[in-house]
Amino acid sequence: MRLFLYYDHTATYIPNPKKKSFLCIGLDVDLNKIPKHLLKEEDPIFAFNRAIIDATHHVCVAYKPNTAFYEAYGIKGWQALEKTINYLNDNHPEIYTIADAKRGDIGNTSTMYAKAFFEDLGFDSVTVAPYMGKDSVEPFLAFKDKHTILLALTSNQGAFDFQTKSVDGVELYKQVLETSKTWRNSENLMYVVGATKAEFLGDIRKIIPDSFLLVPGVGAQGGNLQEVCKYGMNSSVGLLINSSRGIIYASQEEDFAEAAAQKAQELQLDMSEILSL
Ligand SMILES: O=c1ccn([C@@H]2O[C@H](COP(=O)(O)O)[C@@H](O)[C@H]2O)c(=O)[nH]1
Repeated sequence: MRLFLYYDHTATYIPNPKKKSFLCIGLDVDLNKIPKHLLKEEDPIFAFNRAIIDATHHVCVAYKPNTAFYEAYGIKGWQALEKTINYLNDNHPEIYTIADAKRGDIGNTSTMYAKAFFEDLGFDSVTVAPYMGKDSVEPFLAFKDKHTILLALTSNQGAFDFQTKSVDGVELYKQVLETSKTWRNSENLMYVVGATKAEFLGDIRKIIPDSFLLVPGVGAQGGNLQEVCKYGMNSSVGLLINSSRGIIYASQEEDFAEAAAQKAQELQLDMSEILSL
């Protein structure tokens, strides 16, 4: 029998027979896309997120705000991000949170990025780019009970520019997976693999059979849930499947939260079916 998972804040995934979900909802808030009536609110971004969270928390196990959508609105955007993570941690502490920030820099700078997302904001995890190497990632890994989600094979077309190119006969994304396993505190690593790259998951699982994968690209980018699960699922599920636009912009009218809940539930029902196979 497959395990049904949720995150329990002791940095382990444990079975949850109730949710039957491994859905992550992306909170990528664009003021040009949210319902017009929300623009009258004092903080439209937070008002939107709160409504989406209230309507969908029962069918998902994680939320992933992409920080670009908050940074674009300056200090107000950052405040909305802070209110959103506080709302999640206060009201749904069992739900896993991901700051999709794609950081990584020289060591002392990475430490400050890690403090920003793990200590100040209180996220469970942050996405990090691997290409500055070990000393740029280990400062994130040093944080106990937090996860660093390393970009391995991304969902976009540009992934083929570098990530799949061979260096010394081995594709770069495979080198990222192999090498990162040797880093200090590598047990705190998870990896991003795009849903649009499902056919690579068999090879990826040979290198990292047990790691959790964050898989964006289902929905608006056309990735297929069943394909991802066929090649990427392991005995503890091992997948967090993200959809952002496909859920949160299901409607731009007053019924936006109900419409988002409907879309999220459709994905969750597909997941429930896959888990029962
Ligand atoms: O390889 C990657 C890494 C990150 N993303 C991010 O995930 C979401 C996807 O949003 P959709 O609206 O469901 O397409 C977004 O925040 C991306 O920046 C990704 O798509 N691919």
